[in-house]
Formats: sequence, C-alpha cells, structure tokens
Amino acid sequence: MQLRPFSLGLATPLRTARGSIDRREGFLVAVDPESDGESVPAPGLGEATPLPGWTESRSACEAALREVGDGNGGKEPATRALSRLDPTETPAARHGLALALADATARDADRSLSEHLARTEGLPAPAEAVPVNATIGDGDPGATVDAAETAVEAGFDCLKVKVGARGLDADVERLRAVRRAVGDDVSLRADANGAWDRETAREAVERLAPLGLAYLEQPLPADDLDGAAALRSAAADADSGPRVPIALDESLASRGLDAVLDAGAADAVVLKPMAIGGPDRTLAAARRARETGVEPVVTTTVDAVVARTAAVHVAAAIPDVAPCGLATGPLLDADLAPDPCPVSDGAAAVPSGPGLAGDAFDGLP
Ligand SMILES: O=C(O)CCC(=O)c1ccccc1C(=O)O
Ligand SMILES: [Mg+2]
Repeated sequence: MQLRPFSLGLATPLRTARGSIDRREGFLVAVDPESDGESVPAPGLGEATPLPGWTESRSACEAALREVGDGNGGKEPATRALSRLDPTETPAARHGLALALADATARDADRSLSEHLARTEGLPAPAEAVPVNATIGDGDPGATVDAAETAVEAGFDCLKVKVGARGLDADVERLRAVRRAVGDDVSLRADANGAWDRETAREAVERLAPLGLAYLEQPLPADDLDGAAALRSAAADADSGPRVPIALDESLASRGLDAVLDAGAADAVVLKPMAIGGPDRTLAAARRARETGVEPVVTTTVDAVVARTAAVHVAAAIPDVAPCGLATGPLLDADLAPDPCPVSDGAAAVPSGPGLAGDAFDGLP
C-alpha cells in the first residue's frame, strides 16, 4: 500500500454554522498485486481525506494507514489490513483502503465501481447519472441570491443553502429571497449544521414552512435525537404550510445510523462515505435507511476527485436516489485530476469504465 499526501485549497471558503472549510488535506491510497500480494487482484486507488470534527484527524488517519500498511512486514493480506481499520475510530483511513480494494476488485472483474457495489449488495444495475444539489454557503442575502441564480442558470433544480451562521431573522430573509428569485419549481434545502437550540429550531420550522423546503438538515446539535424526533412531529402538526422534513447528518457520526432510525428522528439521512468509513458501508447504510422509509442522500466532506467519484458511484447504486451533495468539485481551486463525473443539467455523469473511472486516474499517484 502506498500513500501520497495532498493538499488542496478551496477557491472560496465554504462558510457554515460550524466555521469555514478552506483547505482539504489527505492521502491517495494505492494498492497493487506486486507490492500487496495476491489478495489484491489488480491495481486500485483510494482516497483518505479526513475532516476533523467529522472524521479522525489527519495525523490519526495517517498513523492508522501506516500501521496496517506495515502489518507483517507489509505481507499481511490487504483484506486483513482493512479489517483492522475501525470505521468509527478512523473512518477516513478505512475509506481510503476500502476504496482502493473495491476499485481493484471492480477492475479485475471489468466492472465499474457502481456495478461492483450494486452486485455486492444484490441491487439492480446502477444509474448512468446522479441528480445533485448545488451547495451554497453562508453569505449575505444578495450573495446568497446571486449564488442561487447562477446555480439555476447552470441547470440545477435543487439548491442546498447553509444557514445557522447568522440570526434566524437573517436566514429567513435569505431563504425567502432565494425562493422569490428562483420560483417554486426549484427544490430548496437548508443545512444548519447543528446550530440551533430546540426553541430556535421550532421557530425556524414554523417560519420556513411556507417556503416549501425539501428538508431542513441538522437543525439541532448532533446528539439531540429526541429533539429532532419532536421537531419532526411538530413540523407535521404545524398549520403554517407544508410540512418541513428533517434530515440528519452530524447525528449519524455521533449517535450512529441505527440510533437515528430507531428514534424516528429523520425523514432523510445524509451519508458521507468519508465519515461512514467507506463506499461499501455507505451503500449498506443507504439500504438500511430505505428499509425503514428514510431517504438516503449521499454527499462528501468536500473531498478530492477520487473520493468524490467514488461517492458518485455509491449514489448511482441506490435506486432512484434523491439529489445528492456531489457537485462540490468546483469549490476546489485545483484538483488531483480532471473530473470524470462532470455535472450538467443538475446531474453528475457516472463513469462507465472499469473501477472508479477507467484510465482517468492512471497518472495518479
Ligand atoms: O451536501 C452538500 O451539498 C455538500 C457537502 C456539505 O455541505 C458539507 C461539506 C463538508 C462538511 C459538511 C457538509 C455538510 O453537509 O454539512
Ligand atoms: Mg450537513
């Protein structure tokens, strides 16, 4: 297993209620039969891009990968090494190696990663394109409307706007202005990143209901599943307009998917492969959510092109997936390779070549 560190800046920081994301640093993980032995059937590529707060730290990620990479003098089967990476302690490290091995296995079978993942889960043939939302950071009302209009002109019909970084009055004004600017045919989501207390969240649901939001993401702190469940029923009772569905994101990392589903705390769950610990685990989580009537949405932690492409494959394997947060490539000011999943008309193309994207990443690392 080889690690290649990288560091990429964002063209403009993504401003959220939990601070700004302005740089993404991680590792490309490469495996091949020559250096990793027979358990690796073909060369494979993965990416581990930790985001502290969502995953382990960069140093913990690197240490975990180096430790399993050195196992048995490097002679331990890579599949054994994978089982030694704890998906809750070091999800980004596990993602890196799990993706490299899945890419290798898919290539060896001459299948795309989404075909390989769908087969493994017993799902039908994957989609050729995945609907995506535009991601709009915090900003003043004018900047928010500009970003929304630009996205709609580019063909997006689903927008996700970050809220919770300023007062509720200001966020309500921003979202009303966006709704006025884009009309009723565009689907609107808002993501508070856990910023509100119960009282503010209750008020937000009441005041945002008339805007017909597709969902409100993580209105309450990650641990507060009871609060989220109560907010769902309050949102159902409100007579101020359409119900506001609740999506949970941070709660998955802090409480786990099963607790979220058991608590009846969410209409939708936001699945980030880097935080869940791999593409395989993410698709399995999506199926579990669906079985209980909860919609899975796949996004990233603003990853580089390798992990973003993997997330597109995961989303493609989920039948009729809702719009996913996978249009984040343009947020980066440079990337490791050209994007093999270009977004047009609000959908990301799913590469059809073997593995992640045929030979698109051959120059890496
Ligand atoms: O979902 C999207 O549109 C993009 C991804 C995104 O918003 C995000 C990116 C990095 C860290 C957290 C989040 C989030 O969904 O809260
Ligand atoms: Mg979120």
